[in-house]
Order: sequence, then structure tokens, then C-alpha cells
Amino acid sequence: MTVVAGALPLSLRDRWQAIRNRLLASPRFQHWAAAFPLTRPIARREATALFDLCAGFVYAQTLSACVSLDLFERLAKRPVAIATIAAEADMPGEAALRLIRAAAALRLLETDGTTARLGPLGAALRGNPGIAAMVRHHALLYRDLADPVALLRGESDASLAAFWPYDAASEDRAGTYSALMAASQPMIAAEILAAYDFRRHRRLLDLGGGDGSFLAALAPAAPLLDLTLFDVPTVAELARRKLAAAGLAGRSRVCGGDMRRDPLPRDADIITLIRVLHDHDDDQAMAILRNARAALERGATLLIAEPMAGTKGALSMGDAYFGLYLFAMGSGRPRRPAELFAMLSAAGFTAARRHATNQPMLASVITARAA
Ligand SMILES: CC(C)=CCC/C(C)=C/CC/C(C)=C/C=C/C(C)=C/C=C/C=C(C)/C=C/C=C(C)/C=C/C=C(C)/C=C/CC(C)(C)O
Ligand SMILES: C[S@@+](CC[C@H](N)C(=O)[O-])C[C@H]1O[C@@H](n2cnc3c(N)ncnc32)[C@H](O)[C@@H]1O
Repeated sequence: MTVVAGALPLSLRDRWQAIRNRLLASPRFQHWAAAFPLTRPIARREATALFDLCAGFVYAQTLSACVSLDLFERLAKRPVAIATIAAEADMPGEAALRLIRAAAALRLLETDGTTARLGPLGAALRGNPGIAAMVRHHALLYRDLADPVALLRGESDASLAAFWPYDAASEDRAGTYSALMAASQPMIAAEILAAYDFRRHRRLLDLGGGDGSFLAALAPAAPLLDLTLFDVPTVAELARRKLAAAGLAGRSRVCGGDMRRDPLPRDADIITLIRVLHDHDDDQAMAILRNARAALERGATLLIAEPMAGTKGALSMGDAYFGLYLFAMGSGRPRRPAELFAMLSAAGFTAARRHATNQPMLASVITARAA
């Protein structure tokens, strides 16, 4: 190791990285790598990756315009002339063509310059209505991120924080965020139900269960399971109505309160925390885990399902997307499975393990047993 005054000591790895980074920053090396046949594909891929980072906001706004104009639903029925889209969207034909060509370049649509058709990514988006709901919701996030450094310094007020008023959820506010969660819950529930068999349990308590969308999705997959939901009182009221409307009133029970400190129903043999822990800073997350542990008999199960940091194949989803999303929200962070294992152990759980999900970008699943 070399010690430089005022700087951290340099390891072998640091020195190798310094050489690599000098090379990558050199216009001569970049030019050579792009021209040499063996390195050309890598040079193009890396240049495109960097360009995509520069242009990400433009891509996202192209998608946002398509969602606002409901183009995916419109084009799912049949191809439509671009002139018709322009008239319906109240914009000049040239502008509509510009948007449709942009969306076609992003594989959201397809076009021959006169007619617009649904593209493969637009078709996939239709399969999960929660994605369009998130795209609409991103207007808030991107407003907060307009000056990211000011946000990180705490110099700007984030509107996202007001969108999630967990501690003071009026009926109106709770209804808005619960509707967003309900729209995206089917794709999450599909991942969890494919990863874990709930039929081995008798009574499930869904902590922070929202408006009951997860329980409604779970009910047919585990017909003998008794269902309990716990959420803040305003959301619990929404869940009561939703579960009754789904014909589950006889099979379910709903409780309102604060999952960090209020006593929880004690008769469950499995507690689920779905998209809940990552919302909370470490002390609050530990309070939730300890409260859950206190409600379980020894040997009972805790299941955590949420997007996790450090997820292979979905790294940008964790520390980049949810890292900044939750920062703007004002609490919580995406955690690595190893961090969750340590927290689970400190809260009195044992035998923590991961269960593979098909789309880890959407959710990873961990279970543990009450020790
Ligand atoms: C047969 C042919 C034509 C081809 C064969 C090739 C082939 C196999 C193609 C695959 C086709 C296919 C099955 C595609 C499937 C695509 C899927 C499943 C795409 C899913 C995309 C999901 C996305 C983009 C999800 C986005 C989710 C977001 C942005 C979630 C945000 C969540 C937030 C903000 C949550 C907030 C809650 C809080 C506060 C953090 O607790
Ligand atoms: C991100 S939502 C997830 C909802 C649902 N589990 C889902 O995946 O769709 C987090 C939920 O936790 C609830 N919540 C937040 N803080 C809470 C607290 N202290 N006590 C009870 N519920 C809480 C919220 O009201 C909200 O319904």
C-alpha cells in the first residue's frame, strides 16, 4: 500500500482501477477501441450505456406522453393513422409523428411513418396496469429530482414525502396512495405466490397490508387460510370495504393501529411484510420486526417481500431507483438480503433464507422463523 498525505491509502485494487479509469477516459483509447474489430462491440455497448444514462429522462418522458395519451390501449385494438392520433391529442401532425417515432425507437410502438402500431414493450406494459400507474406517479418523483443535489442536501421540499403521510393519513391521502399500491399489487402478488406456498399455514397476518389487494390475490391460492390485515386506521377502513366486496368478510379480520408499537393480533402462524420494511429507517424497521416477533409463537414464520438492493440482474432498481425514491420520500432505504438477515436475527428470528422470484426487479422474498 502507498500512503499519500491527506488521502486514503491506495490498495492494489485502487491502483489497477486508476490505470483502467485513465485508459477509459482517454479519447485516443476510446477511438482505438471503437475502431478495433475485437473491442468495437464493447466500445459501442459502453457508449450506448452512457448515452442511455444521459437520455433517461427523455425516454421516461416519451413513455409518460404515451401513457397520458392512452396510446397503448388505443393501439392494442388496431393500428391507427398518425394523423388521427394528432387530431385526437390536439397537437400538430408533425408533433405526433415526432412522439411516435421516439416511442418506436424505444420499442414502445412501431411505425412506418404514417400509421402507429403497438410495439413489444408497449404490449408488455399493458400486461401490468401497475406500470402505467407508476409512470403517472413519476411526475411527482421527477419534480423532486429536478435538482438532485438540492434534494440530497435537504435544501428542497420533496412533494413525494407528502404523498405518503403514514403518520397522519387522512382518508383522502390514504385513498390516493393505497390506490397506487393496489394498481401495482397484482404483479407483486404474482411473484410472491409463485415463490412461496402459503397453503402450509393456518392464519396469516398481513402487516401494512394496504387496502387488502394482496389478501384478495392470495385468498384463492390458499383457500383454507384465515386472513388478518393490519394497517393505519384510515387504510384499514379501506381494506374492510375491499375484502367485504371481494366476498372475504367471513374469512378475514381487519385491525387498525401503529405496527411499530401497538399490540398485534397474536394468533397468526405467518406474518407478511410486503413492500413495508424498506419504507422505514433502521430504528423503525427494527421496531416493526420486534413487534412482529412478539406476536408470533416460536417456530412461526415471517415473510418479507420487497425490492432489495444488490439484486443480481436488477442492480439499478435497488440502490439507484429505490435508493433515490425513498430518499425523496424522506424515510427508509432499499436493503441487501444480508442486512435484512442481520436485522431479523437481532429481532429474534432464525433460519432466514431467500426464496427465488421470477422477476427479482419487482420483489425478492425472504422468510425466517421466530426463534
Ligand atoms: C413470443 C415473442 C414475441 C417473444 C419471445 C421473447 C420473450 C420471452 C419475451 C418476453 C416477453 C415478456 C413475458 C415480457 C415481460 C415483461 C415484464 C414482466 C415486464 C415488467 C416490467 C415491470 C416494470 C417496468 C415495473 C416497474 C415498477 C416500478 C416503477 C415500481 C415502482 C414502485 C414504487 C415507487 C413503490 C412505492 C412503494 C414504497 C413507498 C417504496 O413502499
Ligand atoms: C408501500 S405500502 C404497501 C401496501 C401493501 N403491503 C402492498 O404491497 O401493496 C405500505 C403500507 O404500510 C402502511 N403503514 C405505514 N406505516 C404504518 C404503521 N406505522 N402502522 C401500520 N401501517 C403502516 C401504510 O399505510 C401502507 O398501507
